[in-house]
Amino acid sequence: MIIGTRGSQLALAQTRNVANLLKEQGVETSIKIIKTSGDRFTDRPLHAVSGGVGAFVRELDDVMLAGEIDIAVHSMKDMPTIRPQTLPTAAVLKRDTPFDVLITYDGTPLDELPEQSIIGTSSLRRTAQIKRYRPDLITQDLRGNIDTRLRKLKEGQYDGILLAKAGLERMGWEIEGEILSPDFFCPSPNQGTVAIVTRAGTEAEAAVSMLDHTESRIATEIERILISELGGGCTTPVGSYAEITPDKTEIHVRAEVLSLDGGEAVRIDEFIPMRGGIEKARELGHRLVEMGGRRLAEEALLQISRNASGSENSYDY
Ligand SMILES: NCc1[nH]cc(CCC(=O)O)c1CC(=O)O
Repeated sequence: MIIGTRGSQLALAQTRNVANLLKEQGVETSIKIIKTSGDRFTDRPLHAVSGGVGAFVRELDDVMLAGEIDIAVHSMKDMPTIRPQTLPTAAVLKRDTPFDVLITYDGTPLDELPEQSIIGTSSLRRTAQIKRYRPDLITQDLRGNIDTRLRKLKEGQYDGILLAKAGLERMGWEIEGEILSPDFFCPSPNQGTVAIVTRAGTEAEAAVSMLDHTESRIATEIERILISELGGGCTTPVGSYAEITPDKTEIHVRAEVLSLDGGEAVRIDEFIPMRGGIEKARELGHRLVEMGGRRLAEEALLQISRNASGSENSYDY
């Protein structure tokens, strides 16, 4: 079976891990690197690339539908909500660390950074959250793969950068960083989770489904439901995080919508029962709308579309 992947170091690390997990199940695979348009246009912010991050996923879908690959490995947070029915997510892997991490040039923690320190991130959500938490800091766009971003920090272009902790973990890099609390930095929906796509009804689907982790599948689904009513194409600053309690009877849900400048935010933070959790998450999603979440999302979308065109349907840049 052939596993298709983007060529970034992170995508390759994730894919090699899946190849190993499948090998443990007695399934031999080979890896094929697919170059996507998102990888080609690395000079512009991702929300200005047609289709946003979702474009990476769609291009791998096309290659899979054409029969060139059997399995595709994705960072689940980059997957658009609406998926082709013939390409099921056969497995959601056990989640890695879902939180963001701040890596500073000289190890200074967030609360001690001097005013006007420059923080690099290309994520609208992280930008809004950092502006909300420390309005005195300056955010600057930072694109590129994780290795590129770390190089730019080392070169002194930024005082600190924000990344998903999971990315560092998967690369096996032991880099000192400050894990940011989901109380202030609610992660992107599905951050830290790898999902595997196959064609429906194939041998690959059966093999991959052995890797599915039920709790991670539930948590990631809840996260998507919480923000599904917001509209705004979901290109807006939105966080959503569901954590199943150790006794597995409840789910701690947090979700947040911010204005682009972080000046306004609405959030929910509740425990819901595991049983009937999907319905309860839908109710909370409605509540987020009523609290002003949809207005914030639509305003953000308008502001973004004034600056860029064509982005849609992906959560985090
Ligand atoms: N938006 C790009 C992206 N997609 C997934 C990850 C990290 C790994 C993950 O969250 O699964 C990253 C990098 C980042 O946000 O720092």
